[in-house]
Amino acid sequence: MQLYEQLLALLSGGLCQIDSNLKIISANQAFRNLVQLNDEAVLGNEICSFFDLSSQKKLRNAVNYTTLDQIPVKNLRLMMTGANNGVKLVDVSISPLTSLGNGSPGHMVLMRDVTDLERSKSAMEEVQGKYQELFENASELFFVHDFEGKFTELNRAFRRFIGTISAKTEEIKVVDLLQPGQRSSFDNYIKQIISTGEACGTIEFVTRKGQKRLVEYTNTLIKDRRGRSVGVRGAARDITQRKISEQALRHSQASLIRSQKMAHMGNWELDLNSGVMTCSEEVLNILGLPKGNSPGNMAEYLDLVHPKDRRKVRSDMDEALCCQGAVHQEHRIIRPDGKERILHTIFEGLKGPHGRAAVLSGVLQDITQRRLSEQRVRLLARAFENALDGMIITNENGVIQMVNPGFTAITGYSAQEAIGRNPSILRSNRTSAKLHKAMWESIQKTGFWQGEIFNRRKNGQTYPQWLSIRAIKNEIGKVSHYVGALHDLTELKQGEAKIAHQALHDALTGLPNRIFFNERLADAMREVSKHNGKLALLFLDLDNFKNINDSLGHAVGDKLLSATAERLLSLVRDQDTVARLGGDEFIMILKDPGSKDQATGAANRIIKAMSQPFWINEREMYITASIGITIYPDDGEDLEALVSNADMAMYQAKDVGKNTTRIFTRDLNTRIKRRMSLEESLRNAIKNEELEVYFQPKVDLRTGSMAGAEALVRWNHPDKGLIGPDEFIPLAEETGLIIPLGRWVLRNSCRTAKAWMNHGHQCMQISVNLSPKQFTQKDLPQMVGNTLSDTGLPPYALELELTENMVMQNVDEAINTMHRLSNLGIQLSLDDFGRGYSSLYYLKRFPMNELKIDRSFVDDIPSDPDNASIVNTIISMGRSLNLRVVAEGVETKEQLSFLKKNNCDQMQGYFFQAPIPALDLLRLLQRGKSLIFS
Ligand SMILES: Nc1nc2c(ncn2[C@@H]2O[C@H](COP(=O)(O)O[C@H]3[C@@H](O)[C@H](n4cnc5c(=O)[nH]c(N)nc54)O[C@@H]3COP(=O)(O)O)[C@@H](O)[C@H]2O)c(=O)[nH]1
Repeated sequence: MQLYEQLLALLSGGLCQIDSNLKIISANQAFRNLVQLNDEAVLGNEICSFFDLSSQKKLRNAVNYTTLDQIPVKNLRLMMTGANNGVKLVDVSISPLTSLGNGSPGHMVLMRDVTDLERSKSAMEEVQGKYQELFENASELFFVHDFEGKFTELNRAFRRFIGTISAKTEEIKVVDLLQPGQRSSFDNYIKQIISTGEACGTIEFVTRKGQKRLVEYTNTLIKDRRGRSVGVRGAARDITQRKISEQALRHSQASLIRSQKMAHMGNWELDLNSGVMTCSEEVLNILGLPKGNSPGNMAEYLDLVHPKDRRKVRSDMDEALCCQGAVHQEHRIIRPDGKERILHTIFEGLKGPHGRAAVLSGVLQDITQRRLSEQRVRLLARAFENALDGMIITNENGVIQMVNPGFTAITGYSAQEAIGRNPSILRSNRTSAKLHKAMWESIQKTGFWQGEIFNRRKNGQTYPQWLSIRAIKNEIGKVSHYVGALHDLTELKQGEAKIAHQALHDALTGLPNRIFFNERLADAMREVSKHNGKLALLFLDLDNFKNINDSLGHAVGDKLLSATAERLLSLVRDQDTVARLGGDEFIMILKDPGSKDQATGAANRIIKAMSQPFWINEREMYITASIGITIYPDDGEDLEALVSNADMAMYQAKDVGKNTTRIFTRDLNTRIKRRMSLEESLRNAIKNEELEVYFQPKVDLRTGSMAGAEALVRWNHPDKGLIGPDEFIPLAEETGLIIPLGRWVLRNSCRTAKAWMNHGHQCMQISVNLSPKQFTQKDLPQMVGNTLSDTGLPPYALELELTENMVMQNVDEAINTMHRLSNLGIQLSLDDFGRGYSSLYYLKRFPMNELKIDRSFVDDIPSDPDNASIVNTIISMGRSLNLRVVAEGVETKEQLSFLKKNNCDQMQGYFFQAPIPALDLLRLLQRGKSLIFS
């Protein structure tokens, strides 16, 4: 019994023994705890008293049943109310007692308190219910699947997602939702989740409707109570739309960046609270900043703004913030590389939630290129408007769309008159249809044509123009317009014609000049050759024209030349040519002149006509001419020979007394050849020491002694013997050889005179002739000075003889040269006096020491009263001008007496002594005799 008691005490459930009246006979401690009563209060009580009415009934029935059937009743759920600790739920098992010691039927009642268990169970059910509701109604896709991928649970959202609202979960597998290519990855997924306990990622499911949906999932492994992996629980979300939106956002962001780049447009925002500025990528490009160097605040941005624009930028920003509207403005920036750009900016102030300005937003666009383009367009428009050339723009059909004022100025058509018409309004019949065809062919082929054509102005006038036409193509390469530039060549052509005329004509007379003459002669030679004809060349030179020029002035001379040209033109036929070669030289081409005599006859008629008086400045003037004639092809087959021969013939005409004609002959040619060979020899004469200076004494008429000597050059030609200066000095003058020759004579003479001095003849003065060419040499005084110092001859012992004609060429220049010579201390003598045109006026101005009366006046004195009178006058004039007077060419005693009687100072002539070599003259000096009285 004690053992029984101990067993009862160990039971956690309440146990009591009841009798047939259901009264408690015994109860264990767990029962007493259950009802919170002690043994005395428990024992004897009917067990039903601890239960509610419904439970009492169930308990009685169960006891009855157990009693009858002797079968225990188990786990009868009853509500206990009689306990002191409130209502409790208990599971009651009743077992009949048949073996009780006292033999009375009774029952063992075992009670297990399930109040807490039931409570937590219902709480669990409640949670489960809620979970189920959540699970079922959640917008997320919830699911559970086993390791074969078979879904065991799917919430409504998932079912809807896959389009199987009514489908049973066991019919759906994960692989059914995958694309065929992805099914193999399912095994990997299961392996991963088993090994790591979780798997998350995105996967593309194909719904039952065939739609592809992207799903983001987070799955975890499900384990049972014993820790065995039994399946997978997951939550997924259909992110298809989000992905599309994200992609669309990315796309629109990329396209925004691209658009900003293309438009050179960027945007920025300035958070006014934080002062932080954020810029789009293109802003950096525009500002020339490297990536990541975006201006972080407004101050950094303003640093880039051109200093002159900063104030304006600030004030426009303020305005945008204050008016909350968009403010447009332009400003310049200076990029870090130093380049200046022009930006168009829109500022806009945005309000924050409290209605205060919170953000300043800016859109900026680089409009530098646009501004430059606009500038270019404006410039082009100005160029179009102001171009002197005519500009014309037509459409592709050649209909005029635009013309500029230059077009109107050239063509006479106003813009209104021209627009809408075809450029053919300008076409003239001077431009051939062939050229027009070629022009359009070129434009069609190359897109361009330029060339010279004749157009017609509105007034009907035809004019030459340089035309350039270019086809303009549009973006698809189709011709949309034609642009023409018209340059009026009228003035140019006139100018060219004028220049051509000037180039070929003599400005004074308007006659063909030498160039044109050469062309005409060549043409004429060709022409007459064709029919074996001839032509005559008449080379005309006015006689003594220089005298007229010098004495009456160049203006009169020019008029006389013009009048000569007119007269010559009046004397020749239309087919003939009159040209001026220069100076007083004219040349005429007479085509088919007939015989040589006829040509000479024509030349003589010209000579005669020329001798008729000219009226110049209402004054009658006379001039004669000399003409040389050559006949082509008889006297020369080439142009140069013909002209040169005519020239020579003309010189011969001069030689024989002027005012006449000479025809070229072979004999003349021979003489010319001799002259040419002479020239060649003369060139070598100085270096071959073939020249020698002779000296002719100048005698003092009062004392009869030798006062000086004139140096007269001679040429000891190796073949021809002694040649006089008359023959070679003019040749030397013509060829320029006179310069070295004259220098040689001067040096030689000075050296000789110095030698005489050294022999004690201190008063001997040497007179050296100067040629016209020598006299015009700028360095003449210097050359003379050098010669004196080189030879040691004192200046007073040298006299230079100039001729009247020489000094009258250019009087002022001559006076200047004479002064420079005179300043050296030498003396100057005016040679051949009386033959020239010098007047008393000039004589007074010349720094002269001596006058030499020309031999032609001395010749016939005293028998010729005129010459005697002239000589007398010259002597008196010389006296009054305080000049020494020397008479040259004195050959007779009578001449000597006359001159002596008339107080001539010195004389020179064969009467005393012909020119002799230097040594002979020294001997004469040394004899010391009077030359007059000996
Ligand atoms: N520029 C240079 N000209 C020179 C030079 N040497 C000579 N000449 C000039 O040549 C011309 C001819 O000279 P020339 O043949 O020597 O004749 C001179 C005398 O011989 C000649 N004369 C002298 N006295 C008489 C005479 O009584 N009767 C006569 N019929 N002739 C005479 O006169 C010539 C000198 O003339 P001018 O010079 O005018 O005093 C001649 O013009 C020379 O000047 C030279 O080196 N350079």
